[in-house]
Amino acid sequence: MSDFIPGMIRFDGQPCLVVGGGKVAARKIRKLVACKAEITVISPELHPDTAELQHNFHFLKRAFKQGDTKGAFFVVAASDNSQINLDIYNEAKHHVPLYNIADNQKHSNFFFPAVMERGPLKISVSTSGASPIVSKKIIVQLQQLFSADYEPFLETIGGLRQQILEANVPAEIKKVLLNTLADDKLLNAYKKKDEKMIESIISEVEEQVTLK
Ligand SMILES: C[C@@]1(CC(=O)O)c2cc3[nH]c(cc4nc(cc5[nH]c(cc(n2)[C@H]1CCC(=O)O)[C@@](C)(CC(=O)O)[C@@H]5CCC(=O)O)C(CC(=O)O)=C4CCC(=O)O)c(CCC(=O)O)c3CC(=O)O
Ligand SMILES: NC(=O)C1=CN([C@@H]2O[C@H](COP(=O)(O)OP(=O)(O)OC[C@H]3O[C@@H](n4cnc5c(N)ncnc54)[C@H](O)[C@@H]3O)[C@@H](O)[C@H]2O)C=CC1
Repeated sequence: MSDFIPGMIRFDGQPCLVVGGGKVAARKIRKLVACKAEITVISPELHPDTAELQHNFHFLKRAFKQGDTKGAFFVVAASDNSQINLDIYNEAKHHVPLYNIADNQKHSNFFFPAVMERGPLKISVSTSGASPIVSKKIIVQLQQLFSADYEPFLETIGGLRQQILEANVPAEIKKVLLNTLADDKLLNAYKKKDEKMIESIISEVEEQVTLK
């Protein structure tokens, strides 16, 4: 039994509020910047890690006050004052869809997992709060398991998959083609940087897609 559903949330353009400008805030802001969230940071001070991201967020140089969470889609309470973080939680829980209270997981309905990315491939790891350090270590193991070749491999597949789905060919052929793309043969060609093999697999698929 678990209280969580791991998921992918689209954050682009969503109003997000981060309270606090320390090291933890910087780590969370970096992730929000990467997914193009509309970020506001409220903090009397900015740590250098947060200050270096400043051109990516609206900055209100002051302490949190009641009403600040209004209109936010996501709130991160990352001040070093547990009472302030509790006040943020007590306000956010009534009307903010998602909130992360950095010093109190029981008060959070959103956790940041540790993440490994290879372009479109995103592997996220959570220990449900048991040990963020273990999550970080598992990510390092995954980085060794999934080489950088996954990025061009998946980008190629992604483009071809759209062509296949839109093509005027029978469903059975689409199924075969989608399986061909996902096959280890293409991945291994990327791993070996075998351009000729990559080209040949791609053009084989493209030819079939254009068949009427
Ligand atoms: C529940 C969760 C909620 C959330 O923050 O989303 C949470 C909560 C808390 N973390 C605490 C401490 C630390 N967190 C880290 C590191 C990370 N924490 C992250 C996620 C999460 N942390 C979520 C669960 C993730 C999971 O289930 O595995 C990572 C994975 C992702 C990220 O932060 O983006 C990132 C590593 C990845 C990276 O660096 O990429 C380190 C180590 C370090 O800083 O190197 C320490 C110090 C060591 C220690 O305490 O173990 C404390 C105590 C605070 C206090 O002392 O008061 C709480 C509060 C509590 O447990 O109640
Ligand atoms: N969830 C996580 O991943 C982790 C959470 N933590 C917790 O996160 C919190 C922040 O940790 P750090 O960034 O290391 O602390 P920090 O001391 O570097 O930063 C705290 C920030 O909060 C700001 N602040 C203080 N009072 C405020 C107020 N009233 N309104 C707005 N901002 C205010 C300060 O100006 C400062 O910028 C702590 O409670 C810590 O226990 C710590 C490690 C990891």
